[in-house]
Amino acid sequence: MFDPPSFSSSPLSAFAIPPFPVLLSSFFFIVMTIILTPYWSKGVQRLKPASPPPEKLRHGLVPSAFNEGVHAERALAQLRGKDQPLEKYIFLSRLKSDDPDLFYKLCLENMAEITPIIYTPTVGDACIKFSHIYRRPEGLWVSIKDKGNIKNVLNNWPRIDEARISVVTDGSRILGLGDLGVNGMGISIGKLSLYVAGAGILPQSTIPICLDLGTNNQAFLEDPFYLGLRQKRVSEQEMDEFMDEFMHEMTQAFPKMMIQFEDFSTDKAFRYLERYRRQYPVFNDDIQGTGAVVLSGLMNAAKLSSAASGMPLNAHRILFFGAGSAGVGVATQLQSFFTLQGLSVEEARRRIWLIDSQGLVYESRGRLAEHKKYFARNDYSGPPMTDILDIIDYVKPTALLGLSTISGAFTPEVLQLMAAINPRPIIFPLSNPVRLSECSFNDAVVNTNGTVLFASGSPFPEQEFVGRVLYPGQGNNMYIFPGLGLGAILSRATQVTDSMVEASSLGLANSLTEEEHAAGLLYPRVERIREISAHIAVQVIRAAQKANVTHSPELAKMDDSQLHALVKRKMWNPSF
Ligand SMILES: NC(=O)C1=CN([C@@H]2O[C@H](COP(=O)(O)OP(=O)(O)OC[C@H]3O[C@@H](n4cnc5c(N)ncnc54)[C@H](OP(=O)(O)O)[C@@H]3O)[C@@H](O)[C@H]2O)C=CC1
Ligand SMILES: CC(=O)C(=O)O
Ligand SMILES: [Mg+2]
Repeated sequence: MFDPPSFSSSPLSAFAIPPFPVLLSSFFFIVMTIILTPYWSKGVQRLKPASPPPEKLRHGLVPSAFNEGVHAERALAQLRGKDQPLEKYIFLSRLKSDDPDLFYKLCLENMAEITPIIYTPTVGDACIKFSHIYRRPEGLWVSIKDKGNIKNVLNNWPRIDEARISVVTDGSRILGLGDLGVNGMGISIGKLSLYVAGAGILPQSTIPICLDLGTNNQAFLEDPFYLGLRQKRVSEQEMDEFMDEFMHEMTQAFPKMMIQFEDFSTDKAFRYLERYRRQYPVFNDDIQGTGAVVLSGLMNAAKLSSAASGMPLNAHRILFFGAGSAGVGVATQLQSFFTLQGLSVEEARRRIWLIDSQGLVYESRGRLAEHKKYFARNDYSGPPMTDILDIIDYVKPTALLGLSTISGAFTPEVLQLMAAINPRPIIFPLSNPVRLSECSFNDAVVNTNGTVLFASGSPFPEQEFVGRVLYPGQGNNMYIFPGLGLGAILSRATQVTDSMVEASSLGLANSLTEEEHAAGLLYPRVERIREISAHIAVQVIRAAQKANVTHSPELAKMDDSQLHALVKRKMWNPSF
């Protein structure tokens, strides 16, 4: 060991003239102190002592010419070098676990390119193959075998105090792909990546959850790689008991948690939303998030169509092709909005027609599933009307919405008929993923002579038509849930009320810029998702305050601009 160097050991050394290097450094120190004192006193960030470099940048642990900016470009080049969307998905999934900052930086800077990989359509393929491409654990798995012991499973989550948002699926209806059992975990993961990228939710405060209650997917039950229980889905009663315990334990383990139900098959989607929505902060994305996003797109489409027809939104006639959780969820949201626009509840209900797999839904048709009864027509009692062309001819809809999972259902004849009865037909093929879309953007443009007002669930490329570029909208609940969730957790909402969902929809509708309006867009550009989410979150917080379901008195004292600034400050940003 060695002693620290000393200039002199003499007791008089303090008074001796120091050597030249010491004089020079003292002079330098005094000059720098005089120059920098005002900055220090103002606490200027860049003059604070630097924090130690992150582990990944410590000297010797990275190559000498390593540079973060170039590395981000390198990662993007690696991504683009992959041919298959699923390979890109696997690459990004790996990147997210190795280097979340870089993953989210790439997402934020390339939203339009990366969203279709981590979300629809590619996430659909990833879910189908989830048990085959599985690499490492991500998220929380709770199975029917854990019944009676769910508390202990939840308590195994490593960052229990930080948990704020969870997306929970039972895998029983993933996108339009049917029962995918525990492979549905991919959808919880994908939605939460969008929460982080789109609304700046802290990555470590998100928990993807997949409930394993069996699967009725026979091919999966026979697949040796399948990651779930080898049994058929449990009975309704057994699932209800499981869900009651799960929801109770979730709020015990994670008291600040907001829960998003995702891709439960339709009967369960309605049942569990109704069962828990007044007890816990929970919403169903397929029913409510979809309702909100479609209402928003329709409001903007109605403005554009009224330039040609002069028709207000509440005079529109909306025909739904598909009467499941999404179709009925959207119908409910539209009906509620029509009443705000001055229609009576009955008048609003009569603006809506549903088609299911048996054709037009009407009361005297026979036994109807519970969720279809409210919108069943009582003004038709003839023989079943099963042909979509006949139904369009009968209803004369101004808007045709597809939430059916039936690829290509909006044939050229359907599109041409819609164009024949409307100067600007509103056509939204909303089924996911893209291969289940009721029609493509190109078909819609060509068969309506470019007059269509279009939004689809999964993205389509823009089209050139007679020298103009036409842009498809993406009517996907991904525009809603990040901002809705952010607003709910910041306000510490005890419930997600209808008014909060509606506020998210109106917030989205009025967030288009002049440029976006001028380009004929129905939804804002996805690159602005953070801005949109902040705007939506403010509206959601205000609605939660009005509904008296918040635990955040300090937010109530802020004006809108202070609240908006706070929401933006709370957003996490990758530190790459
Ligand atoms: N864009 C977005 O943001 C969202 C899109 N979706 C998409 O919507 C689709 C439907 O979801 P969801 O409502 O939960 O699913 P469901 O399975 O509950 O609903 C499908 C509906 O389509 C009907 N249908 C099936 N086949 C036909 C047919 N040949 N002709 C007419 N109708 C038919 C069904 O009829 P029946 O009732 O008789 O079985 C049912 O009413 C999915 O593809 C999903 O990805 C969902 C949520 C959000
Ligand atoms: C987008 C979505 O939630 C769905 O297709 O189910
Ligand atoms: Mg969904």
